[in-house]
Amino acid sequence: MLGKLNHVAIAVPDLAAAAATYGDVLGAKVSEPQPLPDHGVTVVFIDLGNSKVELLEPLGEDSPIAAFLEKNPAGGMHHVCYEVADILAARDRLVAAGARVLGDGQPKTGAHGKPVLFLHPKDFFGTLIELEQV
Ligand SMILES: CC[C@H](C(=O)O)C(=O)SCCNC(=O)CCNC(=O)[C@H](O)C(C)(C)COP(=O)(O)OP(=O)(O)OC[C@H]1O[C@@H](n2cnc3c(N)ncnc32)[C@H](O)[C@@H]1OP(=O)(O)O
Ligand SMILES: [Co+2]
Repeated sequence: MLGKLNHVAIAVPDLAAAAATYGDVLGAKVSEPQPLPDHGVTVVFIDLGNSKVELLEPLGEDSPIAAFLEKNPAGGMHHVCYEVADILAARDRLVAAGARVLGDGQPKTGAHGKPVLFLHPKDFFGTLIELEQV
């Protein structure tokens, strides 16, 4: 069911500072900031060629990463995103296996304009998983 690693996400308290560090210190290719109000985050993508890093900063009230940053004020690894060919088939298989799909279980449109779902970190060894249909 699982395809490639699409991205690893890092929650940060200051997106501009984190993007500058990746660009200037690490010499990475850094995107413009992309506000995603439906997801409560602003994102910057770091293009690594074979995969991506997604830097996340809270946006608006009730951001899903606010509590995470309260516990990890300097920032930290937030989720991994795996590609799947059929997100509804993947969801149904995971639910049948007892995994918790977050939200209402319906895919939302993610940063790449593709359907995404999130899986509860407690069901996957303390790691929040995002699935993206490609
Ligand atoms: C889709 C747009 C973009 C893209 O790539 O296209 C993005 O990636 S947006 C990314 C941001 N969106 C989300 O994270 C959506 C899914 N997340 C959630 O629904 C919540 O954040 C959730 C359910 C993971 C946690 O929310 P909750 O309110 O339950 O927070 P708690 O602090 O109470 O956490 C409960 C429990 O889980 C542990 N936890 C929380 N977040 C993480 C994490 N990222 N990785 C590992 N573990 C996590 C937290 O520490 C608590 O554990 P406990 O032992 O009870 O302390
Ligand atoms: Co993501």
